[in-house]
Amino acid sequence: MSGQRVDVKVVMLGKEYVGKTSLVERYVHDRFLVGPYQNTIGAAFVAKVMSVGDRTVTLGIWDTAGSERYEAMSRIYYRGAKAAIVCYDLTDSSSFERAKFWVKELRNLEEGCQIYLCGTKSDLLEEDRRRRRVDFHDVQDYADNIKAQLFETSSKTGQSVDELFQKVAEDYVSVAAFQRTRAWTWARRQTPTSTAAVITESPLTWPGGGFPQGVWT
Ligand SMILES: Nc1nc2c(ncn2[C@@H]2O[C@H](COP(=O)(O)OP(=O)(O)OP(=O)(O)O)[C@@H](O)[C@H]2O)c(=O)[nH]1
Repeated sequence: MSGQRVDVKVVMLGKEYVGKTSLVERYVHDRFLVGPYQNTIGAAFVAKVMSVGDRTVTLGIWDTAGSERYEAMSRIYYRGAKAAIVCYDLTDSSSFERAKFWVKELRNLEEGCQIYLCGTKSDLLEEDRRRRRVDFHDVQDYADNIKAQLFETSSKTGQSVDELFQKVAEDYVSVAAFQRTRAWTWARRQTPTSTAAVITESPLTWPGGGFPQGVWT
């Protein structure tokens, strides 16, 4: 993987113990580690190559430490991120409050970053529905408000994990295509009599507050 170009910088954010590392482990290695919980220190990086249609997309995933002790460090890792997976534990309401904190930060400081809310450990609800502490509809309303996507996942069973990361990559491809078309149209307007226009592709920026109309799938 060394020297490979990363197309999309993705940052994992959320309170400690919500399951960020487990989510990345399930997605990248298709495994769920059992054993004593080990908190992340600082951050960990992993890259994953995937396909969207006939395109290859490389996600560069930064798994940050959830402990508030490392909060300042997490800020370093979300800088320049095109996508943030903001996690909360479906069985822990305080973790959702913490998720909102990260959303606020991203909205203020990293407005080009697309947000994906991820409720984790859904298998625990399969075992006992009464364990749910974060209401799906409340989060959906919140997600609509902030123009975020919402997923509920289980790293233990794998439920919706691939779908989440696939959506991140698909959105990247959609936005890239949209921006190419926009750049092409702009270049043609500048050179109406020319038969050819030279287009310099600008670095991909995701419009603040969500995607342009029409590119959502
Ligand atoms: N049942 C269940 N347990 C999970 C799931 N995901 C994570 N866990 C457990 O929750 C605990 C915390 O998981 P981690 O992935 O280490 O959490 P984290 O958010 O990376 O934690 P920090 O590194 O401290 O920020 C571990 O004991 C995991 O086994 C899940 O989907 N289902």
